[in-house]
Amino acid sequence: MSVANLFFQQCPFASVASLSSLSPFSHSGPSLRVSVKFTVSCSSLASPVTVLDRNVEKKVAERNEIRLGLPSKGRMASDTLDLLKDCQLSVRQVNTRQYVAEIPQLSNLEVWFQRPKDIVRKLVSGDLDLGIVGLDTVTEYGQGDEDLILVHDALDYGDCRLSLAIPKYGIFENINSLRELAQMPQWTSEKPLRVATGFSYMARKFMRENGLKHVSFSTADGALEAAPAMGIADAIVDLVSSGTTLRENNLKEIEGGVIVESQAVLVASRKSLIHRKGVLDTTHEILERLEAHLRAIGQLMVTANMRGSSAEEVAERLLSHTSLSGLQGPTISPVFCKSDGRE
Ligand SMILES: Nc1ncnc2c1ncn2[C@@H]1O[C@H](COP(=O)(O)OP(=O)(O)OP(=O)(O)O)[C@@H](O)[C@H]1O
Ligand SMILES: O=P(O)(O)OC[C@H]1O[C@H](OP(=O)(O)OP(=O)(O)O)[C@H](O)[C@@H]1O
Repeated sequence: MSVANLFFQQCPFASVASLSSLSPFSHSGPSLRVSVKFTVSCSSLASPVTVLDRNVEKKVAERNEIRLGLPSKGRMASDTLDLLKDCQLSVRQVNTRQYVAEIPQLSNLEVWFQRPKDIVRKLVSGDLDLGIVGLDTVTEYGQGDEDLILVHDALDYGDCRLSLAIPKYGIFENINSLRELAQMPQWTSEKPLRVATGFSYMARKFMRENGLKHVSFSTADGALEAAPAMGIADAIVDLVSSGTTLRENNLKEIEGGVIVESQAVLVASRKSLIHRKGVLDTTHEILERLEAHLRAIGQLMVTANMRGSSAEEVAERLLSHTSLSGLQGPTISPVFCKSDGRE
């Protein structure tokens, strides 16, 4: 059985863990007062799990504490802390220049703040057990290492895509798909398509798999969109979210040119899950909280008092309104008045 399947067997996810809104209402009528609870569901979040499977036996370092890597700065940093806070997992950091912190709700766990790419590297080397980063980063720096397991692959923030983009002008003016790009006669072994990217592993793999034979790569740490205009590259492979940077640099995405759709994910080291004491339970705990929080987005639980002659009559009235009847129907319980002990 895979480790991820084991998680799901052990973890029947909580349905609704947080109450987003309380909205009492009343109804005047016969004597009985009952409290009515019902849930209204607007959306739920699927969470498929991907298991990268190969038997890699690596030494688990000699330490007892469990280590979770979180982005130290950049786009993912504050959203990651916000997500954990929403899951009632508060990260306690003594000061912002300190790279280690704790989450009081998770015993024996150390949080290490690291750059996203280093989180992936340290998961692979066994210096971290768990991490939260973008899927793009795991794929690029994990390079298919099957010790990395995506425990949750849709944390619902950090959305972007890794895309191939080309100029809107010149020889690319009428090129609108990857197939058309691959078929351009210009690319030869002497004069390959020059691609600038910070994602060489994924870009190379993508080009190979899509039949672009004559390609050369250059790399840079930022402002890649300037490379075509500077004459350094013909195309770029970079992250896109709003598309503004591409537009402002006269570049366009093309059909079939998306390499990966990314968002924040929770990653674990397989060897840690299997060999390090407590990692499986801690992962289970984090996963349950994440799932409960993500599933609760868009769901409401409403508690209200209603008058009625019986619980059945109140239920009937509620069930006749589809917008009030909730997922499975209302939960109804009697209210016992303090003054005379009557319902
Ligand atoms: N428009 C975007 N551009 C870049 N990254 C984005 C964007 N939208 C979401 N992301 C996510 O944020 C992550 C990058 O964050 P950021 O660039 O701040 O950190 P970084 O990896 O440390 O970058 P660098 O080391 O290049 O400074 C990406 O890996 C991606 O998952
Ligand atoms: O589609 P958009 O919303 O315009 O976002 C895409 C841009 O954001 C990122 O750059 P970032 O701002 O991180 O700066 P960088 O170029 O220094 O990496 C990415 O590398 C793109 O350049």
